[in-house]
Amino acid sequence: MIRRFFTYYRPHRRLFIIDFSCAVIVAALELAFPLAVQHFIDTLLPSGNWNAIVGVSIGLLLLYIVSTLLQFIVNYWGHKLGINIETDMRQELFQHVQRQSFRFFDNTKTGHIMSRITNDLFDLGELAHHGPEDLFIAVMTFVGAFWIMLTINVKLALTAMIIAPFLVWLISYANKKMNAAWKNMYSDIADVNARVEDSVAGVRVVQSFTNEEFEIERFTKNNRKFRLAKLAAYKVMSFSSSGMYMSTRMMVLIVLVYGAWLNFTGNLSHGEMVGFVLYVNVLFKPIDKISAILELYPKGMAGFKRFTELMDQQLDVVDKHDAIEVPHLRGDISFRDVTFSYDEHKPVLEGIDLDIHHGETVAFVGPSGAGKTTICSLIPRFYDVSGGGIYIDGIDIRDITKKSLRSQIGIVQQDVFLFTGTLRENIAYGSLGASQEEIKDAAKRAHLEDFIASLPDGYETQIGERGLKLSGGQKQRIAIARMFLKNPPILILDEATSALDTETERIIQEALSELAKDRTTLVIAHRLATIRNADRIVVVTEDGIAEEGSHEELIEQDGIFANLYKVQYETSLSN
Ligand SMILES: Nc1ncnc2c1ncn2[C@@H]1O[C@H](COP(=O)(O)OP(=O)(O)OP(=O)(O)O)[C@@H](O)[C@H]1O
Repeated sequence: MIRRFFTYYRPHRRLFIIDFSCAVIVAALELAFPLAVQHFIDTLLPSGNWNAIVGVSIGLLLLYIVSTLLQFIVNYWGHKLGINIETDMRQELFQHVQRQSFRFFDNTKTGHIMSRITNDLFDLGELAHHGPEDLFIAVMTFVGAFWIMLTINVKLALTAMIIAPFLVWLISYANKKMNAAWKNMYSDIADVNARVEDSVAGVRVVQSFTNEEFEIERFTKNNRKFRLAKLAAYKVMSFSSSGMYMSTRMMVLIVLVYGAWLNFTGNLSHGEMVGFVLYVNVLFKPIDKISAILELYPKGMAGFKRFTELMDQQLDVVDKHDAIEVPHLRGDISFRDVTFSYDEHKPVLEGIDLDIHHGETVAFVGPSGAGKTTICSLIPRFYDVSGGGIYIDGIDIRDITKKSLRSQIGIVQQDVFLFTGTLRENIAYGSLGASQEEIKDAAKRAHLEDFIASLPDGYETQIGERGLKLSGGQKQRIAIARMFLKNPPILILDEATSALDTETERIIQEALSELAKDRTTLVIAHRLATIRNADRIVVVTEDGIAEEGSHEELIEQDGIFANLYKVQYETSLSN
């Protein structure tokens, strides 16, 4: 894990070397100052040489200035290094999440993903900056100070170290406890995020059921759990920092008492005594640093572990190494003995054989949950088939790059997702490089022109989050305009016209009919009246494809479709 962490330093090697070298020089200077003070007291003071005192003081002043400048570099460039690494990791994680398949998003809460990309990485930057640098300097200062203390007085130095075993125990105990505590904290804040995301995204459902109190209660539970996890972490942290404080003060006390004794007995000069006490103070710094790392390391590493967990998540729909680009598909689609299941236990589709010809409009109907949407999701490889194969123009879709396959399939869903931005940007999402003229043409063909003309800002009108300011019909027409821009040979319309009033539906049907011209079109429909003109209707049931044929043929067959049609027709009459 640590080795993997260090690989993130590679692109910032230069920054690391500058920061690290400056930090080492600062630490070395820290070690030199007490020696100068000892020399001051033991040699310069008794000599009464004022010029030498002024000379040494100027020397010290210069060293302080150099040290201050170096500290600035360490602080600024060191943090820059940390921020760079944190940003790289965030970037890498976002790219990895973007490449994940639908299956990943089916199984992962949005709030958890958000948490990993934001919160979890906050402490990593600090760890990246302070971790290796502080640890190295702490060890170097500790060893250096202790070595100098040994040269001043061996007995006193060894006695001062009596508390060392306690310190070692404290460090390892706190490290273990804090690892667990921060891990819990991160997973609990991810739950809090998931809860917020759920209740904000679903606020209309919450309020329509007047379940605000229930949501608040659920949030309170998560929030309290997070509070307890954070408190537990701080409890261990407080225990360890108090323990550190106590042990370092004990060290001073031991040095003062034993040092005084050695001084009385003529084994330690005044200067050595002062120098020694100063070195004990130098020794505190690495101990303090280790205590800080002790806080930072488990925190950062808990975040890094969560980062690697997500980074190691296998991508399950990937391009083969020899996948081909297919810039112009005709749109002949064949399903050959296709089997598919979302999880291993329950197959949703079994033995599906189906041929859809270029330019044909095929409608899928059947009971809810039969697998109509699933069949259509397999064509753009949102999921890969578990058995059999799907071929477009005779090529297995697993042999085609995802990018070129998907760039030739357009999907209009009932729930149209609009991005925060302008109307123009939202239409242009269908083809990012589209010109203003092309956008206007697409809007016209999607029957959006009059609506856009009625807006004061026209194409530059801002659309609120998820397009809340637009009606369902307007959103659908934006989705259709996107498709005109994208201009794919294969089109999937997923219940695109349900939940609309008759007039809007007529306008959208017109736009869709134009869109479907010369394209292979798959329509998933519930209202059978809307698919009368389909070239073929495929009836999907839980047992697979039950019937196939034109509207008239299926009515004549008097099977499942004819029954469904009768029920819907009678219901619409009775309404
Ligand atoms: N992402 C998913 N993960 C696991 N199971 C799923 C997922 N999506 C659908 N299913 C299951 O697969 C089966 C087929 O669902 P699908 O959405 O394809 O049916 P459908 O015929 O389109 O239904 P509807 O007409 O209600 O939209 C259902 O039993 C459903 O519970």
